[in-house]
Amino acid sequence: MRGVWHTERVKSAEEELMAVVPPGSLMRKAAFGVATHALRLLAGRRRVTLLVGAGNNGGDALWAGYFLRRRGVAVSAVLLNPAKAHAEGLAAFRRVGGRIVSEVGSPDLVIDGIVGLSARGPLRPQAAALVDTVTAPILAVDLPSGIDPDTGEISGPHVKAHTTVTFGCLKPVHALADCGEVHLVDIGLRPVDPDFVLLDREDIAWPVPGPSDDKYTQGVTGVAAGSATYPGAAVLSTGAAVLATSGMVRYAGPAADAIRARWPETICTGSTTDAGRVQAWVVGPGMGTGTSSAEVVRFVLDAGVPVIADADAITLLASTPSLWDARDPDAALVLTPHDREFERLAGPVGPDRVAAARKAARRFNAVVLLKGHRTVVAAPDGRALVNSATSSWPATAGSGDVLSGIIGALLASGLDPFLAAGYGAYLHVLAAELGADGAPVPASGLMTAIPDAIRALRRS
Ligand SMILES: NC(=O)C1=CN([C@@H]2O[C@H](COP(=O)(O)OP(=O)(O)OC[C@H]3O[C@@H](n4cnc5c(N)ncnc54)[C@H](O)[C@@H]3O)[C@@H](O)[C@H]2O)[C@@H](O)CC1
Ligand SMILES: [K+]
Repeated sequence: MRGVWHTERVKSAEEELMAVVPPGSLMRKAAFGVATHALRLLAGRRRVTLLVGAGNNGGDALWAGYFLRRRGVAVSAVLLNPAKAHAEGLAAFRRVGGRIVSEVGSPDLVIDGIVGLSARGPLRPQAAALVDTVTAPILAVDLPSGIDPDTGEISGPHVKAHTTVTFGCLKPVHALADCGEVHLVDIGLRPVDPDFVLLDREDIAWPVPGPSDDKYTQGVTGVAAGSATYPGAAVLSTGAAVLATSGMVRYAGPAADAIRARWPETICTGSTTDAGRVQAWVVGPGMGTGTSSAEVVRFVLDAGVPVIADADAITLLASTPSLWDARDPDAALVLTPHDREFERLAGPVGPDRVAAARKAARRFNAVVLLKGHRTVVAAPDGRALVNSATSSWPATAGSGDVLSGIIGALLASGLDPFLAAGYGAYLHVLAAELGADGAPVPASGLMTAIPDAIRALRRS
């Protein structure tokens, strides 16, 4: 599990460290790391241009230029604000024959030291015009300039980095925006209590049956989804639950015939009221937003077991506040909105997706999984994680129905709802990757890749 820290906390950790190490040593460590990665990217080629802003980020770039010069690389620097360029860095760079130029030229690699942690807003016009002329791959120092360090928001011109070399710890921009390949250089910073985390394969302990488990003890998942118009959503959600863990899946709703035909192992009924006992409910996919669907939502919220509410169930919760009254306050609720559903429920997401999900999680006393290329999961107790898609293959119709079934099965197994949502998001991306294998994958293919994804997770 990799931690991510907001810039304010990184800066105070850096200040504490700077007080006890020789002056300038952190910057030189950081810059040496940048130079090492630059040499790797250059792979024997020899021309580098530095883009140097007015702060310490520019200082890092100049010191990296110094180390590269010492390795025989031809390094030029464009100073965006010559009067404010980092004095020691500039002197060192000049000492080893670094050239100051006014244009990018045609280098093999560009190093972006325009702005780092203290930046706010997009690139200013002069920097934007300069970046526009770059055709070489860009190595960003700390973060791609022009992207908000704390939210990853892109609101105008910014650097598109091939690689980002950052220092000490990850910041939100690295989890929430495209920074290319991200490399972390150890500068001795050891912050604690991250603001949020990124899940890695080795963090995921997928629930598997023990020697004494039977079909009931692994947790029975109930799925209330689908309609005469959208039986497919029910097939996908139920199928995902069948494949994800559960000893048994019960389906309740109008798509029972379609479910029986595709998933003969499920127990199907026409209504939630005669579905029998379950350990978690999935509610919402393709069910519609009519009065009978609202009654289904009311029923499952009152059932005293964890619920994952997706799609139409979220729309109903947003439009019918009285449904919340049915909720058993002790039973976990996971909400899985995309941005429009989130807006219906809690107002616009805004630029800070983690903060938005966290706020909604507290407000609704629910785990909120905010879908996106970077999916955010927040718990009412303040925990948050971000899961990045490795491609856009999961962005396909019906993909959310599959996710709901996976999370439902994990909830039924008794997993902490925050982890159930996080593991679900992770497995969903992995299943899309394996199902796609380089070509578009429909949601049904994503669903059938679930066993392969679980195997891959358990092998690693
Ligand atoms: N503090 C430390 O201990 C360390 C800091 N390091 C480097 O220092 C950086 C932070 O340096 P600073 O705090 O000096 O600030 P930055 O280098 O991030 O930039 C601040 C400067 O950029 C200008 N600026 C702000 N937004 C801008 C925009 N949108 N477009 C153009 N210019 C803009 C500001 O006027 C200010 O002069 C880190 O990102 C990292 O690269 C590293 O050397 C490691 C050690
Ligand atoms: K930068």
